[in-house]
Amino acid sequence: NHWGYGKENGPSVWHKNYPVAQGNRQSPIDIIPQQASHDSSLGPIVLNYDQCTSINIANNGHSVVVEFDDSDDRSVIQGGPLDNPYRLKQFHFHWGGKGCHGSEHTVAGISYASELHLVHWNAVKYKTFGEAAAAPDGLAVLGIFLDTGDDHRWLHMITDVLYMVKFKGSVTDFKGFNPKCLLPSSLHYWTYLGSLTTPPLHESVTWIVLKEPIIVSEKQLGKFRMLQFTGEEEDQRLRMENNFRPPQPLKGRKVRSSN
Ligand SMILES: C[C@@H](NC(=O)c1ccc(Cl)c(S(N)(=O)=O)c1)c1ccccc1O
Ligand SMILES: [Zn+2]
Repeated sequence: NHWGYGKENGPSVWHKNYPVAQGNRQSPIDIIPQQASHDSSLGPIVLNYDQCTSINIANNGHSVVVEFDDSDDRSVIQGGPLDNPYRLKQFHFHWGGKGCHGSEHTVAGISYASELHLVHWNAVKYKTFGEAAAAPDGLAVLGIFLDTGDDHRWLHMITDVLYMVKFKGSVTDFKGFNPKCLLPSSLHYWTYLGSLTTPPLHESVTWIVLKEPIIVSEKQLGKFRMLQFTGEEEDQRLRMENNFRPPQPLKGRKVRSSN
């Protein structure tokens, strides 16, 4: 049976089909700020998203994903721990159930309500996203925590269309969205070498996790929870929530902190 986030197919059994789940650089992790080493050689993160071209928004049965045209270096992340620019491919979210937590990374044991992942790939060294996703320096993911409070002034652009991708396998046009509007004011970050947090769990990700969360309302988060893991034709109606992997062993890795 296909992997998921349920009792029978969830994170605790992914290792059966994906043995790398028990590898030495798995994600997410619990980030302990006091144990992160401050590295003054770590420059700032630079995001060039202004020419970015979102294409569509889809329900892939695991999360809601906004895909981008990555046929050129239109929208890239660079700087920080990265040796070259990485191209934006997609972004998606992980979230919890009613009121409970749903981030993947935790900070000194504390989890947030949700976590946004902006997935980029090393198009300088690799020809395709798939090839990069299997290479140790192939991907760079910008992780942004979502905390609850007031409405986020731009997140409604996404939550307003979620009803159109309620069921697994649904997709709808979603053009002209610039994810720069989802960034917090500070780009201070923690960085470490890790993996995809979903199968196939390749150990190919340079993680860049922003310290400052963005604030979204419980109402906006609730709209994510009306999505379904299941397809329209399936008789089982499984509400899409708690689609997060818990923190994995650090296995001696160093977490570095920008200033
Ligand atoms: C759920 C979705 N996963 C990704 O697309 C994904 C890709 C790269 C990264 Cl780096 C991450 S993550 N969470 O580490 O940022 C997630 C998925 C996985 C497998 C098959 C279909 C499918 O849709
Ligand atoms: Zn993710």
